[in-house]
Amino acid sequence: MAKKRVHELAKQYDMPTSEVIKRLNAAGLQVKAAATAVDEKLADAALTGKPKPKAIASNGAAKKPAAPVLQQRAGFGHGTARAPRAENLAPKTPPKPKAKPKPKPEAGNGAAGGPGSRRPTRSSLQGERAPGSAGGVRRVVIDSQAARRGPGGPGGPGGGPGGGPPNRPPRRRGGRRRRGTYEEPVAQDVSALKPDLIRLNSGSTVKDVAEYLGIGVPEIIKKLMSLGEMATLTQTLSDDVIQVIADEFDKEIEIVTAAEDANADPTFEDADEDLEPRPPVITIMGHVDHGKTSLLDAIRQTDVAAGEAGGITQHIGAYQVHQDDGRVTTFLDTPGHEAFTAMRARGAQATDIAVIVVAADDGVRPQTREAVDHAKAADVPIVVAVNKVDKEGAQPDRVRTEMTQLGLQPEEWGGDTMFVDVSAKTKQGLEDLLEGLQLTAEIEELTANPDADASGTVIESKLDPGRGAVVTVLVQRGTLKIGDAIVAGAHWGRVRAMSDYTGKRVKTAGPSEPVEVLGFDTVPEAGEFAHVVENDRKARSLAGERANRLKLEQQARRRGNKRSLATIFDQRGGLNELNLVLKADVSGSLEAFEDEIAKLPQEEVQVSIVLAGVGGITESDINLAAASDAIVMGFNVRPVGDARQLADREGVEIRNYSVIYRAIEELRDAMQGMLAPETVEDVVGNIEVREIFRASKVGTIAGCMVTDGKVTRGAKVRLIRDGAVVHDGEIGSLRRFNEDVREVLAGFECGVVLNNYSNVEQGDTMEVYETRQVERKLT
Ligand SMILES: Nc1nc2c(ncn2[C@@H]2O[C@H](COP(=O)(O)OP(=O)(O)OP(=O)(O)O)[C@@H](O)[C@H]2O)c(=O)[nH]1
Repeated sequence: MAKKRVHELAKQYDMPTSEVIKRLNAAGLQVKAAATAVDEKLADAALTGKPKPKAIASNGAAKKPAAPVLQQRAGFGHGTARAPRAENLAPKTPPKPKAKPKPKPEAGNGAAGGPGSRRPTRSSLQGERAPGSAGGVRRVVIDSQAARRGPGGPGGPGGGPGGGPPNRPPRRRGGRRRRGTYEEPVAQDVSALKPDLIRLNSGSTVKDVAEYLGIGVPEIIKKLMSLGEMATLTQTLSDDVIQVIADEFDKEIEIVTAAEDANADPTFEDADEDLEPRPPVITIMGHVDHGKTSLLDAIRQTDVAAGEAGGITQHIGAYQVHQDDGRVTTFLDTPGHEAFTAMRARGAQATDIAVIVVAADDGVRPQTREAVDHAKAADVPIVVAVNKVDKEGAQPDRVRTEMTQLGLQPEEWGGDTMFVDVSAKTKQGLEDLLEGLQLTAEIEELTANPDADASGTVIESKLDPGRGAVVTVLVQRGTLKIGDAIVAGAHWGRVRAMSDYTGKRVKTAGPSEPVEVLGFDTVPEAGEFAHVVENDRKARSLAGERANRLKLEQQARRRGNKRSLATIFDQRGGLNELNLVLKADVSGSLEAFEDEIAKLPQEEVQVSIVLAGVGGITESDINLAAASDAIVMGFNVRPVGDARQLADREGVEIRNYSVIYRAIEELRDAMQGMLAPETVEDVVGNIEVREIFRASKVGTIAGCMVTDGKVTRGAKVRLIRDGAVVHDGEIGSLRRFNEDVREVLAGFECGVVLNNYSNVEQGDTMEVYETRQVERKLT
């Protein structure tokens, strides 16, 4: 009896999986998951409305419900004998996946880019015939120098802006790098869609801007002067200023940073026959305390390979689990704290499948929602692990209902999302979860070309005093080898040594393998795209070029923060500035730190990060902080060498933190302290003018009745006539029966003389008020 899985049927009949499940269930087939295998003929009848084959039609009764596929295939069904894995779980040799259709250029994506959206970045892509590759297969290499030149654009100065039209394909949602599917980069040419768009590097100089906008340098300088900015020919300009100038000259520009160029998806073209299945890369996300760490730990213990080796101590922020049928799953560790949102989001980008952990005794919580958003934004399939089902009060169905409200409907309820009940404590359901992940991976047809030059993503990096830069790279395409020349952003190296997640030395690392790499010259940022190039020279020059651009960008940013924001946008007047030198132990924390700072309201107090780096607080950090009047904030790092003494001498404040929120709280307080206090007004009384007396010495005396509150000498008053305020001033003298008094209360009469105002009339009223200064809160 030929069987087909639900997801295959969905493809075959061009129907959503949920619809297929619904129809099959309606026909009595009791389907629970996308991977459930059903009889082909029965399915055909159910999906096309043809008469049912005999098995069902004869008595109209549904067949005995099939066990859910996880149970059926892996032998987890109630009372089901565990079936031999080899024949039940997957074909021994997984079929080669069919090539996916090449996507059409996403015009909208590439061109307009609304406010805040990232326009596609590009680097020049030159087709080369890959040595030894099948005829007609093109390998695409990145040559960012050519990109900077760009067709038609003027040859930019070293590190200058790119000239011609961008030809990088639009970034796919979530930046997933699976396999190259773009054919002709030119097809994505943004200039074809927006012919007037000019691409400029962030950190461009006055000369660059003039050249690329096609406007004379004197005109640009004149314009800058009119905006209050004195600039020389070679001075770098901040993005804000470049944008203002472009607007002034009515030019449409796109400002691209070095990081964007370096991290933009590369274009690789792999022939279908070169693609091989690869392990899925999984990220576990979820609310604090819902059991992410416990689950990762529990899953780690199911690693048979590590088990044979006598258990492992995990060395890097990722590990692999080898199931006893030989299949492998890669897990990325992501910290659970909210401040690490940025890392988690990136985790999802290097990720094929996101597992969202929800505690069955707690249900959906804020970070669950956030995790779902990240996974959706990264366009990765989601598997929900309903954890802690061992606990009393566990309500797995409540979790399902709540997740449905977030748009994740369980397969067993006719939706598309796989839910697996697990307990990290008792290990219940872990095999089901691994199984489910592998099934999801099968549906995704995850493949990569293992024979290409390696490329991947930096997962974590740190500076080790003994070993130098220690960088964990998740290989996503090709095979990384000892001796390879590698570039990641502005950092390069020659792979000197590699070790796997168990700490074992390895010579190669293939697709979906996380490895710790030694040999980088400096520490790249987590999330940076790493790729192997022909040789050291190329690697060094690419990295150097990016470093140059970053330096110019930083210069421009500093200028922008210090001057242009204060002058060009001087409507902000009275702008205060808080300068910071940030140091953290790992790049992920640093980035989370920066992201949190960026979230602080900076309308009145501007936080400028003059330096953000990984590693201990050094003397040069202190010198920089002293020169820029900055505070040094360290996250999990301490002053090294004589940095502390130097800070004391220079009067530089060093603040150390181990929890990001604490640092942010203090920063908020500091910013609050820099806010000008607010003047608050309290009305303390009202008086009515009943009579007017003129006295030659003191002028007009208003004979008044205090109608409520009180009036005091020297108080502020607003004189109101016919509902309008005619004067706002002060009481000069306050008398009762010709006696000067300090205060008169409600119900009493008094004589009032206003300072510098004599035009008081009978029937006027006065509102007596006091002002006080209150500290402002950052809103
Ligand atoms: N009974 C029970 N307790 C669990 C289970 N999983 C985790 N816990 C407990 O729940 C608590 C939180 O678990 P963690 O693994 O630290 O949760 P987390 O989501 O990693 O937490 P953060 O790292 O703070 O985000 C710990 O006390 C665990 O022992 C489970 O399946 N059953």
